[in-house]
Amino acid sequence: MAPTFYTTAIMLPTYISVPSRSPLTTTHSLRRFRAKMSSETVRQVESPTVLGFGGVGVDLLATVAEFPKPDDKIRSTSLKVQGGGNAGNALTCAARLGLNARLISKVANDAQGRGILEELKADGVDVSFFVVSEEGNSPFTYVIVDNQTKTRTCIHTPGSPPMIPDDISNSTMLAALAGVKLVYFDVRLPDTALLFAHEANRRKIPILIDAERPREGLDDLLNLSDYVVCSAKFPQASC
Ligand SMILES: Nc1ncnc2c1ncn2[C@@H]1O[C@H](COP(=O)(O)OP(=O)(O)O)[C@@H](O)[C@H]1O
Ligand SMILES: O=P(O)(O)OC[C@@]1(O)O[C@H](CO)[C@@H](O)[C@@H]1O
Repeated sequence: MAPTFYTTAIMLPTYISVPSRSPLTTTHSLRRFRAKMSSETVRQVESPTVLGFGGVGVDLLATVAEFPKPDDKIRSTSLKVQGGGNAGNALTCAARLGLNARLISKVANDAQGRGILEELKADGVDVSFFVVSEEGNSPFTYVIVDNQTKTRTCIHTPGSPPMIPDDISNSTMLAALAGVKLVYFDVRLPDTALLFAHEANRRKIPILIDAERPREGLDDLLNLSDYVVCSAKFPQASC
């Protein structure tokens, strides 16, 4: 079956905001705790499980009034350090929408990697199938958010050592796919992603691809996919 294509109309996504913590009275705290308990119970019992496979990282986001020229020295209007990566963002979104979100990626056991895992866990994303390398570095991205042109420019340093198929045993892959109703790929870590896609296909689990732009492994994954989302420019460029 040919996959269904969905095109994102805008370049910058709208983020779902989560209310920041505020001081609460004991009664309020208790009520909030009970509400949280019951929504988590509902999520575990009723919500479908979505498995994501792909990129995570730490984003260092500097917002600027105007994009700098080479060798300029400018000041940011704000700075944020937070989890990013396409699959990380997508699965965080799924968890915040109430789905059971399970994510597979690779980080190193460094401060960034530990931070990435903690942030995902705090959002309710299941990270128990992550590969954590004792050596190397976790993925990291400088992001310049330009308020004038409304663009985000990313300078990405991939994680090292990269994910390889041997990082995940067959039994782990089968356990990660158990009970999954949809698998999402952002087309990063393509060799291992393809193994998951073939297994998902064998089990008739629908596959959703974010085809941001042409990259290694995209065609193979597209051949196995049921649904595709892509940037506004990508399908035009490939026609
Ligand atoms: N409008 C925005 N305001 C602030 N930060 C943004 C905005 N758009 C994107 N970003 C940041 O840039 C990163 C990369 O953006 P994008 O490529 O759109 O996301 P993704 O990695 O989910 O495909 C995001 O993880 C986010 O931290
Ligand atoms: O270099 P790639 O693999 O294309 O993209 C990596 C990356 O820059 O892309 C995301 C934005 O889409 C960032 O969150 C991430 O760090």
